[in-house]
Amino acid sequence: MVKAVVLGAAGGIGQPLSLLLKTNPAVTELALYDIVNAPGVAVDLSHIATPAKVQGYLPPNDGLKNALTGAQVVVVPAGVPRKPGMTRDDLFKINAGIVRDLATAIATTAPKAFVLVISNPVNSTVPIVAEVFKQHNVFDPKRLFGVTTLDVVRASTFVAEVLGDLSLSQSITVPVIGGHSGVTIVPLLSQSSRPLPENLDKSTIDSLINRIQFGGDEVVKAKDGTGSATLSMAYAGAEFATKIIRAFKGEKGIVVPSYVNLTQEGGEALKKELGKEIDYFSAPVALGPNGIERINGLGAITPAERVLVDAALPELATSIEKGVSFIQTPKL
Ligand SMILES: NC(=O)C1=CN([C@@H]2O[C@H](COP(=O)(O)OP(=O)(O)OC[C@H]3O[C@@H](n4cnc5c(N)ncnc54)[C@H](O)[C@@H]3O)[C@@H](O)[C@H]2O)C=CC1
Ligand SMILES: O=C([O-])CC(=O)C(=O)O
Repeated sequence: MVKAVVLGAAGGIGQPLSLLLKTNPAVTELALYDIVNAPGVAVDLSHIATPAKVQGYLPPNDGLKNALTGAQVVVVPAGVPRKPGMTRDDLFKINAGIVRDLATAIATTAPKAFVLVISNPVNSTVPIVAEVFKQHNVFDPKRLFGVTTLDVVRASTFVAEVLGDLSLSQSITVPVIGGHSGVTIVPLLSQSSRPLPENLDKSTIDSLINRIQFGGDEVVKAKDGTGSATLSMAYAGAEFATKIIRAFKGEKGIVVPSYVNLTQEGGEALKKELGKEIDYFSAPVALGPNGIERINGLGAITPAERVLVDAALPELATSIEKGVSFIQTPKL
């Protein structure tokens, strides 16, 4: 039995993500919570002939608490998206408070659930969730995940495009590490499951890296003021949630990149490799029934990739500190 909950389920990501979770036969219960429209989305999805029982919840009558009760997996795409000209960090002002309040509800109602954070800025919202859980003495770093899967999905797609054959995209995996914004997104092209041609020129590689790092901006610009990636994010979020659920149900050998707290198995070794005392980083993590079993290291990265990692660390550290101090020293 798996109960999955989507917080922000009526939004641009929330609706298609809920649809994809409803089509996952391993999900037996699906609770959809939003401050608007969730019951309608739930009734609509409930007509789909798959096992999950779907229920929608709004804030009145303890809706959030009821949605979360008994949850194993909680996915959080609640919050505002970017408009052209904004950075993800510009969303902090609004989304930090939304994520704090939802994290408080999870910590008090479903403290053992796997929490998958999509709301931006991910580099700060994940530390916010951790700090809230720490305040409630229920923090388990193995169960908290920043969802960076869209960066991994983009890397597969854009590498396949460079190789001139989109049909390859589903079999190409590229580890993407660091964080989830601009220069903190570090694709390790040298570790692509399908090597790039050795004679590929530097400008093609540089623009490929740049496109993966700024793929979010490409969508924000194309949507022209109406939001950011929703459909590709729903696909990525469902992919990631499915892996968490498969590992929870006992499947072995699942390794996926995710933005995680480093105070756990493999974290110290990774910090040494990074050469920086940093508490969060996106790296491939090995999953098991209790969440993260081990954080993997960087592997054999090239000198050029090392430059990218070094460029990511200062911005990451600032974003982490911003999230942590939002909870530890709230402004009056
Ligand atoms: N991690 C990633 O790779 C990605 C993250 N995002 C982020 O996901 C978030 C959501 O994006 P969209 O779905 O496009 O936005 P949206 O505005 O379409 O949907 C957000 C939903 O959250 C709901 N909401 C707001 N406050 C809430 C609260 N306190 N409790 C429950 N629900 C609440 C809204 O009612 C709305 O239905 C944004 O912060 C965006 O930046 C977007 C794409 C990729
Ligand atoms: O760019 C944004 O604001 C949304 C996002 O995180 C992405 O598409 O990667």
